[in-house]
Amino acid sequence: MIGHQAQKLEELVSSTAAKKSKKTRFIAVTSGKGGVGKSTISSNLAYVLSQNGLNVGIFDADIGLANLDVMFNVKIKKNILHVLKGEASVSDILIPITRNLILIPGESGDEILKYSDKALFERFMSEAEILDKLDVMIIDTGAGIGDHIKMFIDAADDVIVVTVPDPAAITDAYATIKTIATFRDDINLIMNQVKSEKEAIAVYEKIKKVALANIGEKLNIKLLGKINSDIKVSSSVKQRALFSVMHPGSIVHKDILSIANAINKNLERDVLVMPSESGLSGLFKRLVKHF
Ligand SMILES: Nc1ncnc2c1ncn2[C@@H]1O[C@H](COP(=O)(O)OP(=O)(O)OP(=O)(O)O)[C@@H](O)[C@H]1O
Repeated sequence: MIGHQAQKLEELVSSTAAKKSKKTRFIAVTSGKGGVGKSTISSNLAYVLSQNGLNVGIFDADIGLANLDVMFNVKIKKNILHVLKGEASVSDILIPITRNLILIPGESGDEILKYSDKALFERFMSEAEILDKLDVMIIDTGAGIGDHIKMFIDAADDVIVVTVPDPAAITDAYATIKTIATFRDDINLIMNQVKSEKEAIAVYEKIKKVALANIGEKLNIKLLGKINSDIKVSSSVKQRALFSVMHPGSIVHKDILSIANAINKNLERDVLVMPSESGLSGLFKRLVKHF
């Protein structure tokens, strides 16, 4: 049974890879603790990347606690749960946010937990060709490190761990990094709600030092960027608007822009370096390992 599923997925990989000319970059955004700004960052980052001219998808994979519809102030009729139940196709549930940004809505109730992770992947991925035109797909995972989150993180091209500089959040971020390090060496960090770049670098250096000493020298933890603590962020969230739209002159918008630029640079470099392993076909290949 497992072999058959793997074979089906492999067939899907080769047919999708053959048809595809463009590579989609999958970026998983995760955190140790909840409430550190993962969804706020994912949504503003997706928006800014799309404004840079990229075709962007954002997948609300925060199973059971999906809230990106609130971030983008859109009404959702059907979501990933309907796809899992066979009541909708992936294309039925896509919500256009801007001309080149689409939301793939998640489920905020707990019914989705009845469906196995395997079913989620099979049904979703079997229709994922529709997402071929995307340059980037941001996957907003839940907090913590449950099995489905691990699968997303393992399969993604890049993983971003978001944390804030309070000790409890740092401890949880470190625990998440330790788990991720059991299956991948490259981890990006975003320090959210800091007072300054200096504070972000100081916390990052501390995490890196402990991680290298205890997890291993092979681990490559990079500071992707920081976002200042700013009331404009929380007030935008309350108004169901993106701070990058509401406050384009703010430091926090500049912070997101510089994170988007760093991602853009990675996109250009890695597409040149290893085209066969990036994008949708690469994601499929990595997912196949789990079946
Ligand atoms: N840089 C910031 N400055 C001020 N407030 C912020 C900042 N980033 C996030 N917040 C606030 O923190 C709260 C939590 O943010 P968000 O919902 O994005 O976190 P999360 O990690 O996605 O949470 P969950 O795990 O529950 O999905 C929100 O009210 C948001 O406005």
